[in-house]
Amino acid sequence: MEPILTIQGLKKQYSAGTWGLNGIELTVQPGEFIAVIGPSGAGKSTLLRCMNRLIEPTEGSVTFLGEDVVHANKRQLRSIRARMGMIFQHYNLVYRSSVLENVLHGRLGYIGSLAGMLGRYPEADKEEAIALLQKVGLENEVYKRADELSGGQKQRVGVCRALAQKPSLILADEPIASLDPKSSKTVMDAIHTNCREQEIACLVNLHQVDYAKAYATRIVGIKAGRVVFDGPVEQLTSDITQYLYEGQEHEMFHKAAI
Ligand SMILES: Nc1ncnc2c1ncn2[C@@H]1O[C@H](COP(=O)(O)OP(=O)(O)OP(=O)(O)O)[C@@H](O)[C@H]1O
Repeated sequence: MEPILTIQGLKKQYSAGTWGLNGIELTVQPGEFIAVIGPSGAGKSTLLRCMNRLIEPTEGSVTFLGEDVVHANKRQLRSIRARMGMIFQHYNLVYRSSVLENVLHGRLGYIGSLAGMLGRYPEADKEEAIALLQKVGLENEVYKRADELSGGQKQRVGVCRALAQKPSLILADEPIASLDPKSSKTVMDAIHTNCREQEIACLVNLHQVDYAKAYATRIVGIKAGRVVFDGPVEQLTSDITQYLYEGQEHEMFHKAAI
Protein backbone atom coordinates (compact mmCIF):
# COMPACT_ATOMS: atom_id res chain seq x y z
CA MET A 1 0.00 0.00 0.00
CA GLU A 2 1.23 3.51 -0.83
CA PRO A 3 1.82 5.56 2.31
CA ILE A 4 -0.23 8.75 2.51
CA LEU A 5 2.48 10.59 4.40
CA THR A 6 6.25 10.19 4.32
CA ILE A 7 8.61 12.25 6.43
CA GLN A 8 12.35 12.09 5.89
CA GLY A 9 15.16 13.80 7.79
CA LEU A 10 12.79 16.40 9.21
CA LYS A 11 14.49 19.02 11.35
CA LYS A 12 13.32 22.22 12.97
CA GLN A 13 15.71 24.68 14.50
CA TYR A 14 14.05 27.44 16.54
CA SER A 15 17.22 29.34 17.38
CA ALA A 16 20.91 28.67 17.76
CA GLY A 17 21.16 25.53 19.86
CA THR A 18 17.36 24.94 20.10
CA TRP A 19 16.23 22.10 17.93
CA GLY A 20 12.53 21.24 18.04
CA LEU A 21 13.08 18.28 15.70
CA ASN A 22 16.33 16.50 15.09
CA GLY A 23 15.86 14.25 12.06
CA ILE A 24 12.41 12.62 12.07
CA GLU A 25 11.67 9.62 9.85
CA LEU A 26 8.02 8.55 9.70
CA THR A 27 5.64 6.88 7.29
CA VAL A 28 1.85 6.82 7.67
CA GLN A 29 -0.37 4.32 5.88
CA PRO A 30 -4.00 5.10 4.94
CA GLY A 31 -6.42 4.69 7.84
CA GLU A 32 -3.78 4.21 10.57
CA PHE A 33 -4.52 5.56 14.05
CA ILE A 34 -1.18 6.61 15.51
CA ALA A 35 -0.53 8.11 18.93
CA VAL A 36 2.56 10.29 19.24
CA ILE A 37 3.81 10.24 22.82
CA GLY A 38 6.74 11.70 24.66
CA PRO A 39 7.58 14.07 27.50
CA SER A 40 7.02 17.81 27.48
CA GLY A 41 9.37 19.51 25.02
CA ALA A 42 10.06 16.29 23.09
CA GLY A 43 8.87 17.87 19.83
CA LYS A 44 5.36 16.40 19.40
CA SER A 45 3.65 19.70 18.55
CA THR A 46 6.51 20.82 16.35
CA LEU A 47 6.27 17.55 14.42
CA LEU A 48 2.53 17.81 13.76
CA ARG A 49 2.77 21.48 12.85
CA CYS A 50 5.65 20.92 10.44
CA MET A 51 3.43 18.41 8.58
CA ASN A 52 1.03 21.15 7.46
CA ARG A 53 3.56 23.97 7.75
CA LEU A 54 1.92 25.85 10.57
CA ILE A 55 5.59 25.72 11.52
CA GLU A 56 8.16 25.92 8.73
CA PRO A 57 10.63 23.00 8.85
CA THR A 58 14.33 23.85 8.63
CA GLU A 59 15.39 20.72 6.75
CA GLY A 60 13.97 17.49 5.37
CA SER A 61 10.93 16.46 3.39
CA VAL A 62 7.22 15.88 3.97
CA THR A 63 5.31 14.12 1.20
CA PHE A 64 1.53 13.98 1.49
CA LEU A 65 -0.48 12.04 -1.10
CA GLY A 66 2.48 12.33 -3.45
CA GLU A 67 2.82 16.11 -3.00
CA ASP A 68 5.85 17.94 -1.67
CA VAL A 69 4.52 19.85 1.34
CA VAL A 70 7.75 21.68 2.18
CA HIS A 71 8.04 23.34 -1.23
CA ALA A 72 4.32 23.79 -1.91
CA ASN A 73 3.29 27.31 -2.95
CA LYS A 74 0.35 29.10 -1.30
CA ARG A 75 -2.28 27.59 -3.57
CA GLN A 76 -0.85 24.08 -3.28
CA LEU A 77 -0.59 24.41 0.49
CA ARG A 78 -4.24 25.45 0.70
CA SER A 79 -5.19 22.33 -1.23
CA ILE A 80 -2.96 20.13 0.96
CA ARG A 81 -4.41 21.61 4.15
CA ALA A 82 -7.94 20.99 2.88
CA ARG A 83 -7.13 17.28 2.92
CA MET A 84 -5.28 17.38 6.24
CA GLY A 85 -7.67 18.26 9.08
CA MET A 86 -6.33 19.66 12.34
CA ILE A 87 -7.67 19.50 15.88
CA PHE A 88 -6.09 21.90 18.38
CA GLN A 89 -5.67 21.72 22.14
CA HIS A 90 -7.43 25.08 22.57
CA TYR A 91 -10.09 24.32 19.95
CA ASN A 92 -9.40 27.38 17.71
CA LEU A 93 -13.10 28.07 17.16
CA VAL A 94 -14.60 31.37 16.08
CA TYR A 95 -16.46 32.07 19.30
CA ARG A 96 -18.87 34.72 18.01
CA SER A 97 -20.04 32.30 15.30
CA SER A 98 -22.52 29.48 15.71
CA VAL A 99 -21.55 25.86 16.24
CA LEU A 100 -22.83 25.06 12.74
CA GLU A 101 -20.78 27.86 11.14
CA ASN A 102 -17.67 26.62 12.93
CA VAL A 103 -18.15 23.15 11.48
CA LEU A 104 -18.78 24.62 8.04
CA HIS A 105 -15.42 26.40 8.25
CA GLY A 106 -14.04 22.94 7.53
CA ARG A 107 -15.47 23.34 4.01
CA LEU A 108 -13.65 26.63 3.34
CA GLY A 109 -10.88 24.91 1.40
CA TYR A 110 -13.47 23.57 -1.03
CA ILE A 111 -15.66 26.58 -1.80
CA GLY A 112 -14.60 29.85 -3.44
CA SER A 113 -13.14 32.47 -1.11
CA LEU A 114 -16.01 34.93 -1.85
CA ALA A 115 -18.64 32.30 -1.03
CA GLY A 116 -16.66 31.51 2.13
CA MET A 117 -16.48 35.17 3.17
CA LEU A 118 -20.22 35.51 2.67
CA GLY A 119 -20.87 32.26 4.51
CA ARG A 120 -22.62 30.76 1.47
CA TYR A 121 -22.22 27.03 1.82
CA PRO A 122 -24.00 24.45 -0.32
CA GLU A 123 -27.10 22.94 1.30
CA ALA A 124 -25.44 19.49 1.21
CA ASP A 125 -22.53 20.83 3.31
CA LYS A 126 -24.97 22.16 5.91
CA GLU A 127 -26.84 18.86 6.07
CA GLU A 128 -23.60 16.93 6.49
CA ALA A 129 -22.37 19.34 9.17
CA ILE A 130 -25.60 18.87 11.14
CA ALA A 131 -25.33 15.09 10.75
CA LEU A 132 -21.77 15.21 12.14
CA LEU A 133 -22.92 17.28 15.10
CA GLN A 134 -25.72 14.82 15.79
CA LYS A 135 -23.23 11.99 15.71
CA VAL A 136 -21.13 13.54 18.47
CA GLY A 137 -24.17 14.39 20.60
CA LEU A 138 -24.37 18.10 19.81
CA GLU A 139 -27.74 18.08 18.04
CA ASN A 140 -29.19 20.56 20.56
CA GLU A 141 -26.28 22.99 20.23
CA VAL A 142 -26.24 23.49 16.43
CA TYR A 143 -27.37 27.14 16.49
CA LYS A 144 -25.73 28.19 19.76
CA ARG A 145 -22.76 30.51 19.75
CA ALA A 146 -19.54 28.55 20.15
CA ASP A 147 -18.63 30.47 23.31
CA GLU A 148 -21.70 29.07 25.09
CA LEU A 149 -20.27 25.54 25.06
CA SER A 150 -18.22 23.63 27.63
CA GLY A 151 -14.63 22.65 26.84
CA GLY A 152 -15.57 19.10 25.87
CA GLN A 153 -18.38 20.37 23.63
CA LYS A 154 -16.06 22.91 22.00
CA GLN A 155 -13.59 20.16 21.23
CA ARG A 156 -16.33 18.01 19.69
CA VAL A 157 -17.07 20.98 17.39
CA GLY A 158 -13.34 21.03 16.56
CA VAL A 159 -13.54 17.34 15.70
CA CYS A 160 -16.60 17.91 13.46
CA ARG A 161 -14.86 20.81 11.70
CA ALA A 162 -11.89 18.57 10.90
CA LEU A 163 -14.20 15.76 9.72
CA ALA A 164 -16.22 18.18 7.56
CA GLN A 165 -13.08 18.62 5.47
CA LYS A 166 -13.35 14.95 4.46
CA PRO A 167 -9.62 14.70 4.99
CA SER A 168 -7.30 11.77 4.31
CA LEU A 169 -5.39 12.60 7.48
CA ILE A 170 -6.28 14.25 10.77
CA LEU A 171 -3.60 15.83 12.94
CA ALA A 172 -4.76 16.17 16.54
CA ASP A 173 -2.39 18.21 18.69
CA GLU A 174 -3.04 17.38 22.36
CA PRO A 175 -6.83 17.33 21.81
CA ILE A 176 -7.62 16.32 25.40
CA ALA A 177 -4.93 18.17 27.33
CA SER A 178 -7.40 20.82 28.55
CA LEU A 179 -10.26 18.43 29.34
CA ASP A 180 -11.42 16.42 32.34
CA PRO A 181 -11.31 12.61 32.06
CA LYS A 182 -14.99 12.21 31.12
CA SER A 183 -14.82 14.79 28.32
CA SER A 184 -11.46 13.36 27.24
CA LYS A 185 -13.05 9.98 26.66
CA THR A 186 -15.99 11.48 24.74
CA VAL A 187 -13.63 13.46 22.51
CA MET A 188 -11.24 10.55 21.92
CA ASP A 189 -14.21 8.28 21.12
CA ALA A 190 -15.50 10.84 18.60
CA ILE A 191 -12.12 11.10 16.87
CA HIS A 192 -11.47 7.37 16.90
CA THR A 193 -14.91 6.17 15.78
CA ASN A 194 -15.18 8.64 12.91
CA CYS A 195 -11.63 8.07 11.69
CA ARG A 196 -12.19 4.32 11.64
CA GLU A 197 -15.56 4.52 9.92
CA GLN A 198 -14.33 6.94 7.27
CA GLU A 199 -10.89 5.35 6.94
CA ILE A 200 -9.15 8.58 7.83
CA ALA A 201 -5.58 8.24 9.09
CA CYS A 202 -4.97 10.05 12.36
CA LEU A 203 -1.88 11.23 14.19
CA VAL A 204 -2.74 12.28 17.71
CA ASN A 205 -0.30 13.85 20.16
CA LEU A 206 -0.98 12.62 23.66
CA HIS A 207 0.76 13.17 26.94
CA GLN A 208 -1.04 10.24 28.50
CA VAL A 209 0.31 6.79 27.71
CA ASP A 210 -2.89 5.14 28.98
CA TYR A 211 -4.99 6.96 26.36
CA ALA A 212 -2.44 6.23 23.66
CA LYS A 213 -2.61 2.52 24.44
CA ALA A 214 -6.41 2.51 24.62
CA TYR A 215 -7.00 4.07 21.20
CA ALA A 216 -3.99 3.72 18.92
CA THR A 217 -2.90 0.76 16.84
CA ARG A 218 0.60 2.16 16.53
CA ILE A 219 2.65 4.29 18.87
CA VAL A 220 5.41 6.68 17.95
CA GLY A 221 7.59 7.74 20.87
CA ILE A 222 9.47 11.03 20.52
CA LYS A 223 12.34 12.15 22.67
CA ALA A 224 14.58 15.17 22.08
CA GLY A 225 13.23 15.65 18.56
CA ARG A 226 13.83 12.07 17.41
CA VAL A 227 11.68 8.97 17.00
CA VAL A 228 12.93 6.52 19.64
CA PHE A 229 10.05 4.03 19.39
CA ASP A 230 7.74 3.17 16.50
CA GLY A 231 5.64 0.05 16.75
CA PRO A 232 2.38 -1.61 17.69
CA VAL A 233 0.90 -0.93 21.13
CA GLU A 234 1.82 -4.44 22.34
CA GLN A 235 5.51 -3.67 21.86
CA LEU A 236 5.47 -0.58 24.05
CA THR A 237 7.03 -2.10 27.16
CA SER A 238 7.35 -0.38 30.52
CA ASP A 239 11.11 -0.17 29.92
CA ILE A 240 10.50 1.86 26.78
CA THR A 241 8.01 4.22 28.45
CA GLN A 242 10.44 4.58 31.36
CA TYR A 243 13.19 5.55 28.93
CA LEU A 244 10.90 7.95 27.07
CA TYR A 245 9.72 9.78 30.17
CA GLU A 246 12.93 9.49 32.24
CA GLY A 247 12.67 12.09 34.99
CA GLN A 248 9.21 13.20 33.78
CA GLU A 249 7.23 10.09 34.75
CA HIS A 250 4.47 12.21 36.33
CA GLU A 251 3.41 13.23 32.80
CA MET A 252 2.56 9.71 31.73
CA PHE A 253 -0.91 9.37 33.15
CA HIS A 254 -4.16 11.25 33.02
CA LYS A 255 -5.91 12.40 36.16
CA ALA A 256 -8.10 9.30 36.16
CA ALA A 257 -8.22 5.95 34.43
CA ILE A 258 -10.31 5.62 31.27
N1 LIG B 1 8.32 29.00 19.26
C1 LIG B 1 9.37 28.40 19.82
N2 LIG B 1 10.52 29.06 19.99
C2 LIG B 1 11.60 28.48 20.54
N3 LIG B 1 11.63 27.18 20.94
C3 LIG B 1 10.51 26.47 20.80
C4 LIG B 1 9.32 27.03 20.23
N4 LIG B 1 8.36 26.09 20.21
C5 LIG B 1 8.91 24.98 20.74
N5 LIG B 1 10.20 25.20 21.09
C6 LIG B 1 11.13 24.23 21.68
O1 LIG B 1 11.17 23.09 20.83
C7 LIG B 1 11.17 21.89 21.59
C8 LIG B 1 9.96 21.03 21.22
O2 LIG B 1 8.78 21.71 21.60
P1 LIG B 1 7.32 21.14 21.33
O3 LIG B 1 6.34 22.16 21.78
O4 LIG B 1 7.24 20.68 19.94
O5 LIG B 1 7.31 19.87 22.30
P2 LIG B 1 6.08 18.99 22.80
O6 LIG B 1 6.56 17.60 22.84
O7 LIG B 1 4.87 19.28 21.95
O8 LIG B 1 5.85 19.54 24.26
P3 LIG B 1 4.49 19.67 25.11
O9 LIG B 1 4.03 18.26 25.33
O10 LIG B 1 4.94 20.34 26.37
O11 LIG B 1 3.54 20.49 24.29
C9 LIG B 1 11.19 22.32 23.07
O12 LIG B 1 12.52 22.36 23.49
C10 LIG B 1 10.63 23.71 23.02
O13 LIG B 1 11.10 24.50 24.07
